[in-house]
Parts: sequence; structure tokens; C-alpha cells
Amino acid sequence: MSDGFDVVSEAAIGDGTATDAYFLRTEETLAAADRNPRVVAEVTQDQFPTGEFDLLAGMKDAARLLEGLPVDVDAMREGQLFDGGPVMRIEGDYLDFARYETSLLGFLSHQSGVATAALEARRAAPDSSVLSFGARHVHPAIAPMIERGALVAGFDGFSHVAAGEVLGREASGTMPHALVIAFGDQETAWEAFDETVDAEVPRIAICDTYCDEKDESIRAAEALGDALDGVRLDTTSSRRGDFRHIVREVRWELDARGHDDVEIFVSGGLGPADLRNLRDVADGFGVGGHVSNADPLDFALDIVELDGELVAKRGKLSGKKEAFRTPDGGHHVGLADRADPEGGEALLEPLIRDGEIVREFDVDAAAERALADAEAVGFREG
Ligand SMILES: O=P(O)(O)OC[C@H]1C[C@H](OP(=O)(O)OP(=O)(O)O)[C@H](O)[C@@H]1O
Ligand SMILES: [Zn+2]
Repeated sequence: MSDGFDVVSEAAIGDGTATDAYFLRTEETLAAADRNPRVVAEVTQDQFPTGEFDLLAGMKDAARLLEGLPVDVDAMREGQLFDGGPVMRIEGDYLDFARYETSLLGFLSHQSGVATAALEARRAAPDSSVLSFGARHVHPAIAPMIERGALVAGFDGFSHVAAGEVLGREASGTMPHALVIAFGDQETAWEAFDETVDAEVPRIAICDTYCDEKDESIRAAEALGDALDGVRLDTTSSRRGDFRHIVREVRWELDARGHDDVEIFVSGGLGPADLRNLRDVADGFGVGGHVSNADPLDFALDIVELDGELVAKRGKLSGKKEAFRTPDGGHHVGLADRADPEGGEALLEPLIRDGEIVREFDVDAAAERALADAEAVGFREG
């Protein structure tokens, strides 16, 4: 039992002991029978298209996990939207990768679920600044995964500092209600923040701690003057009412007093519908739980060829398959050794050859792909 935090180590993930016990028993049993068949195994969520697209993420860690194993892997690129069929295909001797199934599916399922939810929010306010704020809702060890999933979906930033160190990005944010409470009043807290925090950090005052949002926003503008970059309204649900009307009132009162340049950021329980409702009156959003609490997707790993023979358990499709994207944004599944009758392009590309990763990973490129593909397929519109 560890005397540190109850988190799985990178070493356990890397050596494959971050796995379900039955895979180690499977290894033992096959090895004792001297069986180690050559297989093709596919990572799939739905065997056939369902009409609903999801966003693929988590591929960097998945590739890192399989790196060095004597397998060949083909996979879709991160940022690809998909609807049915394989997102990854592994070819090799089964015992060379069997134990990695648990972490492989965990890496892909969780970050893809997060990225898919983040894409819903991103597309709800395409011209606004949208930050991932939800790290507090989840186990700290997975904060980098959450924040990376948000970046793959095109989010503008995130709040978790240590995740930023892992991802090589600066975390950002505003100020908590605790700062106002700890100083005893709003002006003292706002002024202390302005006097203390690095000048590069935007001055965005939380303006809903004790008084009405209009009142505190005007006071923040009067207290900080030109130093104020924005106000954040995080109106608690018991007071929220018509949040859109509140934001418009604050905008009106700031502009009426010459503070047109003070931006309005909103946060607190926001989902895609809220962003659609507020995107023309607010300048930016902090989205937490909608992204961080997203359900993982439901990927499974299935053996579909065994020593060259077609195999599949009930409910799955045998044979090496391909996912195709047709020019009209359609997505369908076919056998990999046959041309696509509808002229679609194959989406799986080399990821690992002889144990070596043959692909770069870039979240900005993934985000570009995600936003373009979401447009092409009409991702969850309306
Ligand atoms: O609701 P979500 O979308 O999950 O986003 C997390 C909320 C919670 C938190 O507010 P508070 O709990 O008031 O904390 P703070 O004072 O730090 O803003 C933060 O400011 C976000 O608004
Ligand atoms: Zn708060």
C-alpha cells in the first residue's frame, strides 16, 4: 500500500500492470499452453454508424503506451470526428500487447468523451473566449487529460496550473469569491489583486459576491479604472433568474459610464445551450462540469483476425476494417482490403511501425481538424 496519494504510477501504466487482473491470468494461461496467436485487434465504439459523431482524443498517450512493443498500429488522427467502425487497429502477437488493453481504452475513452463534450461548448460560442474551469470536479491526477481534451476541441485555455506544466501551456483564470471574502470587501480585494499580481495577468474582477452584479461591476470599474480588463459574473443559481438579462444590464451600465472596453465573462454551471443564449452579450465563458464531468466514450478492443482467419465475438464484425469519410461528410465502415464503394477516403493512418511512433502530436492541429470536421458533418447542430 503506498503512503503517498492513491494514484497509479506512470511506471505501472508503462509496464502494463495498470490493467485488469484477468489479462495477467490470460497471459499466464496462454503462455503455459504455448499459444500466442498473431491477431488483428480493433478499437471501436459502434460497429455501424449511429448518426451521431464523437471526437477522437487521447491518441498521444495511447501511442506512448504501445511505443516499443513489436506491433504495427494504424489509427485515426486526433481531432477526427467519427461515427462507427475502428478508430485504431493493432497487428501483432497477442501476448505482446494483451495487458495494455485496459489503459489503452482508458486513455482513448476518457479524453475522447471530454473532447466531445468540449466541442459541443466550443461550437455553441465559436467567436467567444472559452476556458476549461472544471478541474475541481475531478481527481487531480487526470487534470492534464481534461485540459488537453478541451484544447483538442478548440478551447482557448484552461485553469489548472500543474496541467499547464504537463501540457506546456500557461494556465489562466480570474479571481475566486474567496479573495473578496478574505479581504472583507470587494474594493480592497480588487485593488490588492491589481497591486500584487503580475501586470501580464488580466484584471478580471469577480462581481457577484455580496451585492448585485450591476452594483459590483460599476464599483469595480470605478475602483480600478483603466486597469480593469473585465468582470466575471458567476451568479449563484439561487439568484440567477434571467442571466442573459443580468449580463445585458451590466453591459448597459458599464457602457453608460464610459467603460465600453470592460469585458464581461460568465461562468457557473454553463452548458452549450447557455453559451448559445449568452454568446452575443458576454465576451467569454468559463465552462467546468460540462467538460470535466463528461462521460468517457465506450470503446472496446476486439480481436477480428486470428492467425489470418476471420473471427469476432457475438455482436462484433470480423475482419480488418476501415472507416471512410465520403466527400459529403458521410462516414461509413467497410473491409480494409476492399476499395470504398462510395469513394470515401480511409481515415486510419500509420501510428506505430515496428514499435516506433511515426506521427507528431499537436493539439492545435487536432483542434483545427476537429472544428473543420464538425462543420463538415454538422456536429450536433441545434
Ligand atoms: O459550474 P462549473 O461550470 O462546473 O464551473 C465551476 C464553477 C465553480 C466555481 O465557482 P465557485 O464555486 O463560486 O468558485 P470560485 O469562487 O472559485 O469562482 C467557478 O468559478 C466556476 O464558476
Ligand atoms: Zn465562487
